[in-house]
Amino acid sequence: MPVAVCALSHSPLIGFNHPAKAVEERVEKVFEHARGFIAAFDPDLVVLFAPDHYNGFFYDMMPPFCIGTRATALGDYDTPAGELSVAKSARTLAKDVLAAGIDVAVSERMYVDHGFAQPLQLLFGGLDRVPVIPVFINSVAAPLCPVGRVRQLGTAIGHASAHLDEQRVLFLGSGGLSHDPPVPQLENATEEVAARLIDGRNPTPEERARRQARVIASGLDLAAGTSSMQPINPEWDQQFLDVVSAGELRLVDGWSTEWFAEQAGHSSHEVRTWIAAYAAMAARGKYVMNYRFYEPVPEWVAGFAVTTAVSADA
Ligand SMILES: O=C(O)/C=C/c1cccc(O)c1O
Ligand SMILES: [Fe+2]
Repeated sequence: MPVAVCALSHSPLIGFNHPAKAVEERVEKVFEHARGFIAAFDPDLVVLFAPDHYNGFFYDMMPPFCIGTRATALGDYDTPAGELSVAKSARTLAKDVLAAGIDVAVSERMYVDHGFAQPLQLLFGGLDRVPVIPVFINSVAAPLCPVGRVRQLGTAIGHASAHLDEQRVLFLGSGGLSHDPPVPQLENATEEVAARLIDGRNPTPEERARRQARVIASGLDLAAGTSSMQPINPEWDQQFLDVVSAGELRLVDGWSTEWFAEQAGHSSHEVRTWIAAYAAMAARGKYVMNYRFYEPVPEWVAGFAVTTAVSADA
């Protein structure tokens, strides 16, 4: 039963902020390559690991992980809104992952944002083009679980995927790498912001527009060198890619959440989605990373990477 990985950064600023034309052209070619890889692999199931940014998950009930047995995208930053085509096997997967000792939450009404919607749009052309199991991994709302638990989640999902009816499973990771966009934190938040982080569902169109305008402007500031935001850290990003490429995933167990934030910004925790995707792949056997692209793109507030991997014996 063949398996494959595609892991990529997302940025809701793609299409809003424009880096140099050559950069946009390079990235479009990279997306074309990823689309070609996925089309050739022809998955009958995508297990999509992604974070949320206080659009679907809030502090009134913040699980470290959640498998959606149904899911709806909210359509932030002009990403598509609507139902994902969640595979029936999502329930079986959740049951098997729990049986393996990983305390994953389950949602029959999971709301997801650009973290899930953007890769589905860019790689498949829409939210409902392929059966998907959406797996939320908390990557912004402190306290975060130890990163080793994310690796174990990925491992459990990888093992469980071998027993599903679907034969060709693509593990898709969405997030990272180093970046520090202005996503608020509960610690030291004003009362008004804290209320939004605890239960900020259904913002008015004006509230959403204000938030998005602020983040879009932050990308332009970062590119112009006028930002107080933590810069992208290409060295850290390449080292992370080296670890994943070498299959040395157990190394992540020694990485603290503080170290991530210091080195690579608060949103670098989004590489948790990569760790889960690659750990799932590793659970199915040795893999080879057969494609690796990286470029820092400050306009998109992104250490921007796209990788794919196949089984070593494929
Ligand atoms: O949720 C937001 O408002 C912004 C999110 C963001 C910005 C830049 C890069 C990312 O990976 C993001 O998720
Ligand atoms: Fe993000």
